[in-house]
Amino acid sequence: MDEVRLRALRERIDELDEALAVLLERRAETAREIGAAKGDGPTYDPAREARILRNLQARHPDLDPEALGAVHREVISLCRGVQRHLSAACLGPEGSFSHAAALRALGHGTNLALQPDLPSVFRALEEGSAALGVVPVENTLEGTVLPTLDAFSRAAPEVRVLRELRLPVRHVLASREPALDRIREVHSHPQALAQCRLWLAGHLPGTPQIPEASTSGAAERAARTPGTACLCSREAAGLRGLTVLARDVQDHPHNATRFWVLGTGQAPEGNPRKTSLLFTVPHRPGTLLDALDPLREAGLNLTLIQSRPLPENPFEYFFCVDFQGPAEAPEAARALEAMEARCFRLRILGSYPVES
Ligand SMILES: O=C(O)C(=O)C[C@]1(C(=O)O)C=C[C@@H](O)C=C1
Repeated sequence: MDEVRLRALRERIDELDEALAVLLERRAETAREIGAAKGDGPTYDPAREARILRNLQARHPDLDPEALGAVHREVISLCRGVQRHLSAACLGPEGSFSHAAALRALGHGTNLALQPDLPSVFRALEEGSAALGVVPVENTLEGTVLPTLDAFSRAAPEVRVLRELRLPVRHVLASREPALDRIREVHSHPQALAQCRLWLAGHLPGTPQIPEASTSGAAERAARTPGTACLCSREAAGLRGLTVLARDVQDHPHNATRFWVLGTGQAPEGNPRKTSLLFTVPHRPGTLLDALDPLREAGLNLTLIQSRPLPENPFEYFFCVDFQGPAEAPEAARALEAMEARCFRLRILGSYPVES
């Protein structure tokens, strides 16, 4: 080893780190000035953030785009935190997939308020104890996360979607027990139990599967209960000192969940690429088809359609539809106007940028 050369190179690294920190200070100060110039305007502008990341990744192809994205998301998170102290609510406890999605979307400069269930995330937004919320919407194996749509249908009208992101979901089976033959019960969120159905049938046939409010809550339970295993992320297992008995136990390697970042403020402008609607129609033959027809006529591509029961009107339903493209585009705006006239109630949940 060339000690002299190594020392010189490390001195250069120290200088570069110092220069980076000086630049960070200047960036944070500029972001603070932007915050003052925006006044009451929204602090969080996901479309602007996505543009910054895309441009940097395109201009610096020699740097791994995933790693550059991860570093720069934290840079922006730090600058956002200087503008305004933002807090965001998501399903906890620590190590849930919602927690991972919130960190990926908003970075460590945001104060994350971990909630016991999904309705509490919406309540935190409505009461103003959190400026933002992060909720799961759809999983590639199990489809729509129904409690999110149900909570959204009851939420105050100012709650809207600001952004969507996709997170790969990889489950481990973890326990304080050292081996699979000691497992008497498997605990997890119902979505996680369903995403690992085949693996569980093959490796733990007949073992009772117990639903929990979250995967990380299941990890907490497994840490204090002998004979119990949980399905959760590797991080959630590590945080509780659990032994990973099997990894990648989801029934498909490409298991992923899309999450929404929610807010109550004015939706920031940008280049939205998806619009989400919630609507109810009169309970008569053909009304659903009539309501959707303007979307077909406008040539809009639907990416989700989901019906959910209306508990107050037995056996009647509300519907949730996503289409590609912004609500403000002239053909979409015309279609939405025609659709509204055919619905009892039509609510635009958001028109927002989607992570590619
Ligand atoms: O450009 C803005 O509007 C900013 O507030 C600056 C900034 C950034 O740090 O780059 C911070 C927060 C916003 O979400 C977007 C970008």
